[in-house]
Amino acid sequence: MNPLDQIVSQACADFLAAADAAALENAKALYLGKSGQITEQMKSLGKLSPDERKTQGAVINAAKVQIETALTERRDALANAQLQARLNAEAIDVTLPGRGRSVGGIHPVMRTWQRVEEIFRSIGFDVADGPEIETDWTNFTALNSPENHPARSMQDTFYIDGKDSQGKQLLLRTHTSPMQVRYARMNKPPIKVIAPGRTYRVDSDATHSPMFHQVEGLWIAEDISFADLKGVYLNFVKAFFETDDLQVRFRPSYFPFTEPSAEIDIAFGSGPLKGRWLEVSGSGQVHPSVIRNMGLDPETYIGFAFGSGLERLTMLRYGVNDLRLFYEGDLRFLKQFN
Ligand SMILES: Cc1ccc(OCc2nc(C(=O)N[C@H]3CCS(=O)(=O)C3)cs2)cc1
Repeated sequence: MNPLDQIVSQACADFLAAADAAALENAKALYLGKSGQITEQMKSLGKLSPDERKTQGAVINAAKVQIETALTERRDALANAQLQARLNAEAIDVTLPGRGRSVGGIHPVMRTWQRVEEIFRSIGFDVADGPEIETDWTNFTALNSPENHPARSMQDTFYIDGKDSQGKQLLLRTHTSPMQVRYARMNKPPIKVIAPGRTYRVDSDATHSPMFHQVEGLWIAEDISFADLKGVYLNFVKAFFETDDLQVRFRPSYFPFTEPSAEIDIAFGSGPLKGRWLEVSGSGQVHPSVIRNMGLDPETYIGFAFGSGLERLTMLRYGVNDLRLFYEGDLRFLKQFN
């Protein structure tokens, strides 16, 4: 075999042996690169006579074309092999059954929140909103809580390292009352409003979570009494628990922001909780100091307020016995409410 045929044969063998594009480029350089064997053959033409140079040049060129053809074929073969490998790896079996995407649901506490709003809107109450980061004035002082009240301690309240533009201490609201104070200061009487929302207290066990939800109600006009409170709250719990077979009672209590104050208990006439008095809310006639802090004259305006925990109402409605289940994100629990 002559030297050129030997080079072509060796080049074809090297290209076939190249396992990938990089190896093929290295093999190409051995023949067609600056110091490749074909390039060297071309350089040797300079020593020949014009006639020999013409003849030998054609022979070398023919060998070069053969090598370039073999190189292109190998390049295409490697590219096709790479594409086929990718297609196999990414192949989708369209005959497989579809994977249904589960739909979201409304969280049980949010269901209660929405239901409470719907019931109170239906009897003419407005719904307030407001900031979760509050000042100690709107959260405590405006509500007649004395400076030394235990609820103000850092054992009970999440304080924020900072003050508002008027130098008041910032904190995470411990109840939704501040929304009511803000609402009353921005709206003329009669004030007939509920304030649902997140609240924060330093507490955590089976019936307490650091972040929980409350709904407070407030009705202030020139002649609103405790009897109105009983009528409104009885109407609410019958609608919320979807039964008329329940009773409500007031039990004397104390809150700084109401006087007189009372806990509100309910008792079902049937079902698993039959006959047990269950505390569901605090309430009372709004304290005159609070009415004054809302910018109203307590000699003219009077009314009631109440406050209920939304988790508490949800636990009673659905028979949930551990509040932490609401916030662990376990779909086995949450899917039951979809
Ligand atoms: C301006 C204003 C005036 C008075 C107000 O009184 C709201 C009230 N709340 C309660 C009460 O007992 N609330 C707790 C019950 C369970 S809970 O979720 O921990 C909150 C009683 S009276 C609110 C706003």
